[in-house]
Amino acid sequence: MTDAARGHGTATLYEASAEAARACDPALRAAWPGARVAGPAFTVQGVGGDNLALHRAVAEAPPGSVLVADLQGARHGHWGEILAVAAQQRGIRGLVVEGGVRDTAEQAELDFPVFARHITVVGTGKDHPGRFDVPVRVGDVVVRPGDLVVGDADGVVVVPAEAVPGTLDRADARVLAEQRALEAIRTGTTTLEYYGLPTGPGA
Ligand SMILES: O=C([O-])CC(=O)C(=O)O
Ligand SMILES: [Mg+2]
Repeated sequence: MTDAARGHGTATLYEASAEAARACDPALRAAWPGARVAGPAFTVQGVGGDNLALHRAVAEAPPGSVLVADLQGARHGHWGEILAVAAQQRGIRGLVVEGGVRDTAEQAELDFPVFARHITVVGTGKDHPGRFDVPVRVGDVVVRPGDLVVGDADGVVVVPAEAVPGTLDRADARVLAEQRALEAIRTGTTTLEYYGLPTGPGA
């Protein structure tokens, strides 16, 4: 399956979205270096400190989706190697969680992308089933089922489903424009010249 964001990075998508995209709190970040995810959100409303909702979500979410879970920022390791392997078996692309995760070295080895507020060893209960396919809040952003969720080294961006086609087309154009800028800069043009920026105080 092709990359749901055409390979574009979060910064490009954010800028190209014409203010439709929302940037998650920067404290919500990749749990291991190099993690990247892009796909439609499968939303999970759970209870902090309990991960039954995540175990259920892995069994319910459609292949190609990204789990987006609100666990209220709880400092528990709600997700780890076992759930990552289970998710990969079901074709789930990754996890964005308002809460904590663990087993991050193992998940890097698996190449399973995870974005979380905390990394912590503390375990969880398995009592609350949670709810799926409802709007959830992660990183101070409301995510609706089917919104495009993209995470990379710069953070997590959410593009509302209806804004995705226009955002991706403008992102393509933006990358071409930046390639032209980089060519000029590499041959000695200053960024001030290229962008026509003022050159000094009072200019
Ligand atoms: O205990 C859990 O369910 C979370 C975890 O560490 C794993 O998935 O490996
Ligand atoms: Mg574990």
